[in-house]
Amino acid sequence: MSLFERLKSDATASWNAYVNHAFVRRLGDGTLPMAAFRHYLVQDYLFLIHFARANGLAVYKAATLEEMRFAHRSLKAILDIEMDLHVRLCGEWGLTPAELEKTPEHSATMAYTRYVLETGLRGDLLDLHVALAPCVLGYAEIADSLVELHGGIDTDNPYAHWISEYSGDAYREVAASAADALDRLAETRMTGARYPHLLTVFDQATRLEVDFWQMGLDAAREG
Ligand SMILES: Cc1ncc(CO)c(N)n1
Repeated sequence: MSLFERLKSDATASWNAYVNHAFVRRLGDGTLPMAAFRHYLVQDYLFLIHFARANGLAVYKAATLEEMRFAHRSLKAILDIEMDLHVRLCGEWGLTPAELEKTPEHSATMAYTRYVLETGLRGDLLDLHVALAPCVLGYAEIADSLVELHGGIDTDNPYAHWISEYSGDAYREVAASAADALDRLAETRMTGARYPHLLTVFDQATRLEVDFWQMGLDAAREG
């Protein structure tokens, strides 16, 4: 069993709360209030800035050139590919990247991103990759299961862009190589004694993903 599969099955309650969150279900059937999605996407842009930093930290924490190249590719994928979606969609709402960057961070954004960075600063590359795993692997799984559930991408769904970005080949490749990287790191760094802490990190990061979806839904309720 891959390390990702093992962590997921030991954190089932949190994982299910994340991948089956009401935000996800309503994104999938197109009933998510646009205010919730907008709030989420702007915060997600801020999230990605710090996620890029976390991958920069992974470059620094790398012990081999292969690990360094992997972290560098992930960093580039965030800056050059994933953030483009946010810039494009936010641009349609009249928001420029400069305005996005100036938006105040919500505490859910701050909590999640700083938790990942702190975990990586305190621990080694395996701790850091376990903290990053719910993000990359979770979004790929979520988008894939939405496509499967709805038998493809409904172009009338206002969130079709989001679903197609995260279910597309480029993102699927990023996710597959993240799962691989986790297994390669585990080969040299995993011990039985480390596992309980790694599971705590994975579970905590997953619960912070749940809070991130909830932040989006709550914004629509307040607005
Ligand atoms: C909160 C969050 N988790 C995961 C991803 C996937 O990169 C994202 N963009 N945002």
